[in-house]
Amino acid sequence: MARIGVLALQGAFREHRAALDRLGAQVTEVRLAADLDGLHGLILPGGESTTMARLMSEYALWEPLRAFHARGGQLWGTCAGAILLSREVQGAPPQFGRQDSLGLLDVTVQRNAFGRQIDSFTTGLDVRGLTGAFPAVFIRAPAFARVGEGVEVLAEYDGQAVAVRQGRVLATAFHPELTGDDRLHDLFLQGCLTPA
Ligand SMILES: NC(=O)CC[C@H](N)C(=O)O
Repeated sequence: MARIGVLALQGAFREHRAALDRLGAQVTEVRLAADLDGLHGLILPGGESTTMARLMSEYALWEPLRAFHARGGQLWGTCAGAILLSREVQGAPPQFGRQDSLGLLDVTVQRNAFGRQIDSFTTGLDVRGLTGAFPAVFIRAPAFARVGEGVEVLAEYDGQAVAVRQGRVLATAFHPELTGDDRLHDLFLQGCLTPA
């Protein structure tokens, strides 16, 4: 059985937890470095990336998360979680300066690439590895504006990459945990149970 953590500092972690529960995974809410012990994979949920980054500093999680990746852990970031995984972040308000990120995914991510909260939308998306359109919920979603050589684009919307994978790191600009369609969670779980 896959043991999966959900970073539970802020944002939509309960919804991810519910999807993983439906699929029969063993789920841990991660707030401290020690919570990562023994996990196969970790989901970084959507929410507000600057707030989450601040809490990650307060809980001293930056290095433990990088170490989790280095020792073979699988990571999946959705929306704000995808921003946190990226190498470079654009679109943070100038007063905040450069936005910290984990740098585990060789992309430049553009925050709020599809407009404000009021511009939120759902669309049927073709995602590589899935059969049939996936209902993708975009809420102040980012886009992967630059995609590095080793990064595979799994889905595009309006000419922009919105789902990517690099080795053990998966990132989606949209929110699969809000749809009741658990196929992407299932794909992630399969990856967690397959040795890299
Ligand atoms: N739904 C979301 O996770 C939005 C992300 C948010 N726009 C950010 O930059 O952090």
